[in-house]
Amino acid sequence: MRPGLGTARRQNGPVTTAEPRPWSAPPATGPVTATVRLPGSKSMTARALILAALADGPSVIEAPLRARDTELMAAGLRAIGVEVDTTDPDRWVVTPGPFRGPARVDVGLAGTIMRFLPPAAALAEGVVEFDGDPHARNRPMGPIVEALRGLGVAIESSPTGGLPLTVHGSGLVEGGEVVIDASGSSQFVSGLLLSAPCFAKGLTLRHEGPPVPSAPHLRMTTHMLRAAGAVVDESVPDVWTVEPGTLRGRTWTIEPDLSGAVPFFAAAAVTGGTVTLAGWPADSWQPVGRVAEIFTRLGAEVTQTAEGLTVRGTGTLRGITADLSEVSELTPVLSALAVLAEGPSELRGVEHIRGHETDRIAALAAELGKVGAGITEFRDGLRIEPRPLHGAGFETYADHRMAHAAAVIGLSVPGVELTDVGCTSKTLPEFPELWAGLVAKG
Ligand SMILES: O=C(O)C1=C[C@@H](OP(=O)(O)O)[C@@H](O)[C@H](O)C1
Ligand SMILES: C=C(OP(=O)(O)O)C(=O)O
Repeated sequence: MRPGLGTARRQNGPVTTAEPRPWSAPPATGPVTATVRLPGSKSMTARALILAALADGPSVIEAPLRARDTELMAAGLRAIGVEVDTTDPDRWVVTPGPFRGPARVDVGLAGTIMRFLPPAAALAEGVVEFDGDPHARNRPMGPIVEALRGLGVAIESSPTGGLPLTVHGSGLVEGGEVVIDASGSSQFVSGLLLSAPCFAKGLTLRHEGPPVPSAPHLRMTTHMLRAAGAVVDESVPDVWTVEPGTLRGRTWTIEPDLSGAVPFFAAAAVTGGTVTLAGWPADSWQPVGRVAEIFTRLGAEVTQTAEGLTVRGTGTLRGITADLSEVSELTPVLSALAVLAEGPSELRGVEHIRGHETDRIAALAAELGKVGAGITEFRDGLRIEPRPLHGAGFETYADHRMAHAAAVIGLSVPGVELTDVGCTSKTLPEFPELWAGLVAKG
């Protein structure tokens, strides 16, 4: 078993994270300068796995992410009858088979699994049960459960509308029209759209409510659906129509994970170093423009060359005011940068991240406060005022991106002691070793 993945274990049912792995964030002794090679995007790997499982023939997933979220997704698909061969870490082969229950799926703490797999499992013949880590049961699921019911699927959820879930598949989903409030997560929309070509009548999905966050992830969903042969119309705001049709098996080449790269870019910005993400494609389905804009506003320089995507710290780290709703998963690391910046920041528009791996707004308010930052907590974000900082114990709440945030602060603040770094296995099991190696080069 690879390092990090050993942190998942089964305790009376769902996989939970095992013994905490305390970790001292290494302080930088100079500018961090490195070229990093990172595994594939979690979001693209998850979508490729679902689309491959629903396709008319085998698919190959090149350069997938191998981490807890994607390995549990592969295991979930296997449980319902799909062959997912992960023997070659750089080339996964997915051979679809008829979906069938009975099956039990462990979603871990992955939003992508708990929102993407139930609509696919509804196409199975038989019963498919879903559960996950303790906190997974707190993550919102109501809109997707209600939508599936509206589309003719028999599904039981907990009294609060979330996990554990039981999908009673009949081998067919009627599909048709459904209205949801997807302001709590773009994954409600993505999850329904990904399986929609296989619904008898396809799907017309309308969102009604406050804005749907994470627009770039919705675009990734529709791009990948079209790349697999689906007919998708998104010309009307907040309405998506997917025609019933055949998804084609194909080769997916997964881009390096941009969200996973952000802490490494942050290391360059904080230390006045230079970090290049190797293998970055000329055209990306991830929100690289938005990330470049944010780093530029922080004071760094961002360039894209044949070598990859590069962030260079200039010695200036400015506070920023930003609506992060499009890139909300970056809030923890951007908050860490705000703590180290020269002036105050306001990071808003991310109320829904209270339903992420943990309530990230509350968690950041508590932990950034512990290292000395001045924090005002809003319903939808944080105001962060830089103040003299000091080392402290930093709780990570089983949240990989809280660990990344702590690591970034630890570059400048000696004595940042993470309660657990094992949680980084969710998306990058190699994080502690990669980070330590990078910082040692500084
Ligand atoms: O579809 C996806 O792959 C994701 C969508 C976003 O979810 P939310 O819209 O719930 O923020 C993002 O934060 C998450 O990390 C990955
Ligand atoms: C929100 C995140 O994950 P998930 O896919 O579990 O929602 C994240 O990775 O920051």
